[in-house]
Amino acid sequence: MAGGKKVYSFQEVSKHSDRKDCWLIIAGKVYDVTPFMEEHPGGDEVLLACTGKDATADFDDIGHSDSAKDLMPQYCIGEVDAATVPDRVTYAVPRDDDGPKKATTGAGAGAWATLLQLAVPVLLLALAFALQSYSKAKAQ
Ligand code: HEM
Repeated sequence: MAGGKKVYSFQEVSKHSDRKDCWLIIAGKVYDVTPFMEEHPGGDEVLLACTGKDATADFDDIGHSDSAKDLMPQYCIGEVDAATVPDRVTYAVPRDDDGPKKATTGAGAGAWATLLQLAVPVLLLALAFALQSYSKAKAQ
């Protein structure tokens, strides 16, 4: 904890993802950019979009000037505990495992559903035919 700066977990930093409470992680440091939201030349939307992840790559990709970098220390509130940062949170890919232990039975369940969708109308047709021939036979 060099320089008496606080160390935050990734989860803690991620909670501050609001226009009125916005924290960023850039190069292992935590920045509370809330007072800077309206002044940021790139707009507040990009800053908000960088919450809940390591924003280092996004920050670097812009090619921020030296004067931009000079502004940073005043917003720095501490460091992030590297062990708590996920490998790389860039864009959240929609998860397909939306329930516990669903993935293993997923394929089988899908096949059964298709089979049932085909089998039910066929069975109903067969039943209709059977009833028709039964009533015909009865009428004769
Ligand atoms: C403490 C953090 C940040 C500070 C102090 C900061 C500061 C600045 C400053 C001073 C500029 C004007 C251009 C320059 O001097 O380089 C700028 C532009 C910009 N920033 Fe940031 N920025 C921060 C974080 C971010 C982040 C995380 C993003 C995410 C992508 C971002 C995106 C942009 C964009 C898109 C522009 C506009 C570039 C342009 O119009 O050419 N900034 N920023």
